[in-house]
Amino acid sequence: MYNRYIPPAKEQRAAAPPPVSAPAPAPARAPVHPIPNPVTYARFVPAHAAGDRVQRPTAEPKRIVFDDADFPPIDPSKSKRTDEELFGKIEEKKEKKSRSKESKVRTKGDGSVEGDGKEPKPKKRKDKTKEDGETEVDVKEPKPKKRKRDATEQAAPSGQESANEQDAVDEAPEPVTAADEKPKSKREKKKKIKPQDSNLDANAVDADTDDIRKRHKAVFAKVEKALQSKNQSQDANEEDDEAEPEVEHGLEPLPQPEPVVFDESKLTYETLPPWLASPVRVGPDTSQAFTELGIAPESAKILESKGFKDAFAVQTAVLPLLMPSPDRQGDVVVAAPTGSGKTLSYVLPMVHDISKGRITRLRALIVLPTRDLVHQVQVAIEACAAAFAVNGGKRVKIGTAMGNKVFREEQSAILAEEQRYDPEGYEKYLQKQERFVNLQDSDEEDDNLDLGRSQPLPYHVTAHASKVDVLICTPGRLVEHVSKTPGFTLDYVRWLIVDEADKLLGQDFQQWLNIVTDKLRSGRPGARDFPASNKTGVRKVILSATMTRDLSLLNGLKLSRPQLIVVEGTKAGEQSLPALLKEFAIKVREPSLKPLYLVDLLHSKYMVAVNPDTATDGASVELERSDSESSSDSSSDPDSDSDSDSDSSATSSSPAKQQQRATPTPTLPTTVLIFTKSNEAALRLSRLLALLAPDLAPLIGTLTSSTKTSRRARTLRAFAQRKIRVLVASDLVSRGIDLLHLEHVVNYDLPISATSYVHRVGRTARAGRGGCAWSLVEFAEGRRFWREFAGEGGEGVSRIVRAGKVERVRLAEGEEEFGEERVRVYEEALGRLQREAGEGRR
Ligand SMILES: Nc1ncnc2c1ncn2[C@@H]1O[C@H](COP(=O)(O)OP(=O)(O)OP(=O)(O)O)[C@@H](O)[C@H]1O
Repeated sequence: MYNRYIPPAKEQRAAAPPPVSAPAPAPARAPVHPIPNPVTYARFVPAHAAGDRVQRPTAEPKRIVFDDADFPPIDPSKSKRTDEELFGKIEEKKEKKSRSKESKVRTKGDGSVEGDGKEPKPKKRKDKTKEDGETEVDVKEPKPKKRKRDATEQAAPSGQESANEQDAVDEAPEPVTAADEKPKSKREKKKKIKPQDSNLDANAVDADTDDIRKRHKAVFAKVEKALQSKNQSQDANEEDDEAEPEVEHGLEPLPQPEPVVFDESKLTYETLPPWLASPVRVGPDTSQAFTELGIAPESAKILESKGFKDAFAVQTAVLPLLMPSPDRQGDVVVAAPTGSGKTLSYVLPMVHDISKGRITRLRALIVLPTRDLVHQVQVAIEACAAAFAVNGGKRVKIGTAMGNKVFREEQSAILAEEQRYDPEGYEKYLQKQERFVNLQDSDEEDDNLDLGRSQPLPYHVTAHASKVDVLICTPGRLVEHVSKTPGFTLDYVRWLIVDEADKLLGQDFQQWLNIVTDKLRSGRPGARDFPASNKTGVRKVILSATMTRDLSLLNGLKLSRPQLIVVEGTKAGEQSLPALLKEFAIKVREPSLKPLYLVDLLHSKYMVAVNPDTATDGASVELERSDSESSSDSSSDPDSDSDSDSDSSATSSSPAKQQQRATPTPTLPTTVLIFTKSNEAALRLSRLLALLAPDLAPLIGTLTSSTKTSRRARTLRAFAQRKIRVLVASDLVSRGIDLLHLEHVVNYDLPISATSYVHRVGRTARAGRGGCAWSLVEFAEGRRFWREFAGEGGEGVSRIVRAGKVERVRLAEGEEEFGEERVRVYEEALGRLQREAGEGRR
């Protein structure tokens, strides 16, 4: 095996003189330990660096190194290459001969026997090698050889000629380029030369030499030529070496991709459709006379008499969009704070439009989430209906569908049946009737089989006619009428109002929206024409104080060219509180005594009238029970809630009743709405309050979703009359309810969300009046309250927009010390509550 080739240092190569100065000795260097084609290392030369000068191979495979024994002896006579290899040996012989002659001359001089040519060859070669350091460098250095090849390639023209020339160049410097074949020549040489050394005479050798010289003269010439090329190549490579750092390393900057420019601008609502992203904004203090907004003076006068003198901000923005106009008209979405007057903003244009018609047909649907709101809106529309029933205007008829009556009653209230002579229609009716009987005997069903509510007279048909122009309803009951009430049609409806929309869209309510919007899409031609304008179709008005920006919810409404109206201060996506609302937080250090904190608040200096008109309302209230709170009433009402309980419990024999009688006239110069987390909590707290604060007991009422509707209405009426001044409620009334002159809202239990907080505290500070909101905050709730509701503890935590800040309030110094006596009374009251609950269950 051969030694691994180690290339010399660059400086050494540079220092080495060009081998062209000693062309002849090169073959003689063959005995030097031969180096087969060494492992060559790929040098990366970028294409552009190589240019048109040198086409370098970018990589060469590692050569396989063979052992001498791997090669069979080659017959020189059959191989041109062998002859050529022999050329080196012959040249060596020639040289030896000439030296021999010199030696003979020298022998003659110094008496040495060297001139016989019998001196061992290795020694002679060794001496030669030592003498010729130049050659040694040449042999060991592979790079020049490589470069010679490169230079040759460069010099070669092209095609076959070039290839031939390349062959010649490769073969010529045999000791280097044909190193792998060298061992064969060596053996042959030994074979041939040995007899020469021993047997052949000088003449025979000369004859051979001349013969071979002739044959290889051309080859020798090529060797010279190749060595010259090698010299040139080396020069060229030296130039390359100088340029090496630039060219060979290929470290010039690679083409880089364009740097990514990150968008650091803040996210906006531009992903929303333009109508949502760019709402129509209106200042909260904007006000305008109704007459300027298209309301007839006569109507405006009546409105004024009912307390509506000028239009509120939201009304000034919405009315022009909804009143009859030849301009572009589309659907309207309204986001305005609680108590800002959203109801009137749609009621006025709607009633104005319907009053222009003659025939009573179902023209408007108003969908609301609770019965209390249905009732409240009914009252508002009644007031406006009167205002537009002037100058020959139609008095708009209003109906409700909220499930507070049996279904048939509700059907009769909204739809009239009349007999019309129609023999053909009667025949069809009989066929239907027959099919109906057949269906009852089979498993078949036919939902379209509508026989009507009553049997028609012979040769007559039952026709249905709407009794109302406007139907105010809860979604579930509306769906029932659409699917089950014969003759109930939405074909003539041209107003769809969805109030408290985020609530209604967020819940399924029997898929009401899909069912209703489907029905509103079809209709008879001309049935939805607006009499006072050239428009046709359904106007949709969607409202909430906490309007959703959730497109997936809004899409269900199938709005047409909508516009969003925002009362300024209500930033997009945020919930705004009334400007005159003041908020307070009271820390509850001992949650188990929380009812005592409430009692202290109700008795505190803070429970005063907020608005001037209520301040004159007398500081004391007569100890008078409202009709709604009579015990007889509650006993007859199985669904009655505990406000009656609290009152009925004050029987003549009970100590509470005795205490109540002994208590001086209660003083509560204001009204309070207390929110609890559930119906049950409201009932319990109401009763507990009555026990802990007997002076307030006659003023306490309860409002829960389990309370019978009629009873709820009575309680609200009593509250409006200030007969009840403390109303304990669950979240039932947190939305939309307009409690006249309510001044204080107390969050006894914190609401479940910021939206719920906005609706709860929005029961006060309505319609430009002042109001206060109080929150009892337990230690464990502190973090959530201040972040989620009060908006403290970091920017963007709360989405609630408010004029001021939530203030921390201490009810009294040492408030946490309620005293043993008070705690004992409290525990007694709890015990009593438990007993009453047990009795109630039995
Ligand atoms: N132009 C007006 N002039 C005087 N009072 C008005 C006017 N418009 C509305 N109001 C009164 O303002 C109060 C609040 O109105 P409304 O109930 O419509 O508020 P809202 O915006 O619907 O509130 P919520 O979001 O809580 O339902 C009502 O008592 C209503 O009678």
